[in-house]
Amino acid sequence: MPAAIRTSGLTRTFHITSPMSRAFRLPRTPRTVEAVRGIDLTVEQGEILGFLGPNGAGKTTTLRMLTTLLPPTSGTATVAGRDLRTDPRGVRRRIGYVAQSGGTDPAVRVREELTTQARLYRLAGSAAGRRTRELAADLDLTGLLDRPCGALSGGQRRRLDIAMALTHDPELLFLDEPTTGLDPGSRAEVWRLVRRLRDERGVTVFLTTHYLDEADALADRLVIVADGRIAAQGSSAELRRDYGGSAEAGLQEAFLAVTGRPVPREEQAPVAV
Ligand SMILES: Nc1ncnc2c1ncn2[C@@H]1O[C@H](COP(=O)(O)OP(=O)(O)OP(=O)(O)O)[C@@H](O)[C@H]1O
Repeated sequence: MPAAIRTSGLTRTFHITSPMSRAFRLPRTPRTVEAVRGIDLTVEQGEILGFLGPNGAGKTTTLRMLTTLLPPTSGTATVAGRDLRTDPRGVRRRIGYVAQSGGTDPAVRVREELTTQARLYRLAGSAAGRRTRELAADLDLTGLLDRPCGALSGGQRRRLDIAMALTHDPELLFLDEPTTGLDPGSRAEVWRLVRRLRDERGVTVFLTTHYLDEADALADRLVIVADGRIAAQGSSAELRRDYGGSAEAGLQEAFLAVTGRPVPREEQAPVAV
């Protein structure tokens, strides 16, 4: 079975020219930021992969490259069986992406958002309506179809974001910090949904998160990035054993040992499972 994602030497460098140098007509010496420095990564089909790291480690930049939103500076990647550089449209057809900020308009009704999304994927008339009803039933949104998106709770809105990303039945789903800002009950609801998508539909899930408890509970395998490189990878138990000092150690200890940086306390929200 081919891997869902395979990257080799994936790299992204940004060159930044200070606006001050422009304003004062100073010589332009662009600063170089090596956001991602040669990532070799394999994600198996049907796997839930947790992509972790401190602020600025390169998580979002990697995710944006893998979803075709940002071209790599160098390196290669195959995503959902398609080459990222030569067939980005093929990649986009096979993946779903839920951005951290979501993508719904507060003034628009849930039904309209889902139907518009279906039309974007070239489903016409009754087929778009049918897909809307299917997704709503599947993601427990049927009772909310006539509500404006702005009237949904945080957890309901996240469910709608995920429903929209599933419109074209993707085999691979990218979630950027899917539970940031949600209360414990809504976080648990999103976790159950992600598990169900994998268990019942075989969807591969690539998720970035700041929450170690989320990574621990949800992901089959964790990849910790630091300074644009993969610093460690394995199951939660393996990381705790190999870096945390013992199998009883918390993921916090392992994360600290790998990255040299603790996860800020406010980012470790409790959750009811
Ligand atoms: N468009 C850009 N232009 C310049 N530098 C950028 C750009 N995007 C990201 N960077 C820099 O690249 C590095 C990695 O950023 P990235 O957003 O990928 O990190 P992250 O791990 O997602 O961080 P966070 O957890 O804070 O979201 C950072 O130093 C960031 O400032």
